[in-house]
Amino acid sequence: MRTSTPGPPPAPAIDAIAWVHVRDGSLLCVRTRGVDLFYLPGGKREPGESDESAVAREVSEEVGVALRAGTIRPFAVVDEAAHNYPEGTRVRLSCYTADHEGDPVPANEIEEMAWLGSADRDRCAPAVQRILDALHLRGEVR
Ligand SMILES: Nc1nc2c([nH]c(=O)n2[C@H]2C[C@H](O)[C@@H](COP(=O)(O)OP(=O)(O)OP(=O)(O)O)O2)c(=O)[nH]1
Repeated sequence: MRTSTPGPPPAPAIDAIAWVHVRDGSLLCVRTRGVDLFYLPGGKREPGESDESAVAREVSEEVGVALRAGTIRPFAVVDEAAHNYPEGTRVRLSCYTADHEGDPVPANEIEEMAWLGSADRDRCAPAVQRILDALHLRGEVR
């Protein structure tokens, strides 16, 4: 008997966390070496890691600032097409706001850091475009 297979199972979504940080009407974004679009600072959790620890670790690795424990708050969860992955791959990006200490500067694998507004949306990965649009509608980002 032949069974029909509808094709390969969908790729599991990438589950990641990110920091949403606005200053003077612009959103902090980073571009990793060799990648063409901007992301929010963030990345995947390590096994067993809480979202708060993961976002603090990734932000420290990528832009060298310390997030203040106790100020990390959920902002939005975005489900979007993952950039730089095979067609159809989704990213589930849990985004947080948080107060920080220090001045963000590009570190480690980050080639470029930028403060972006809605006019820059084409330079951003789809998940970042969604956050930019939401912040612009709320009047928080230019
Ligand atoms: N941080 C972040 N990742 C995003 C965004 N949009 C988007 O598609 N992604 C995808 C592409 C990234 O490769 C992935 C996040 O995981 P990552 O690869 O940065 O993870 P990581 O820092 O833990 O690095 P690694 O262990 O894979 O080397 O999610 C975004 O706005 N921010």
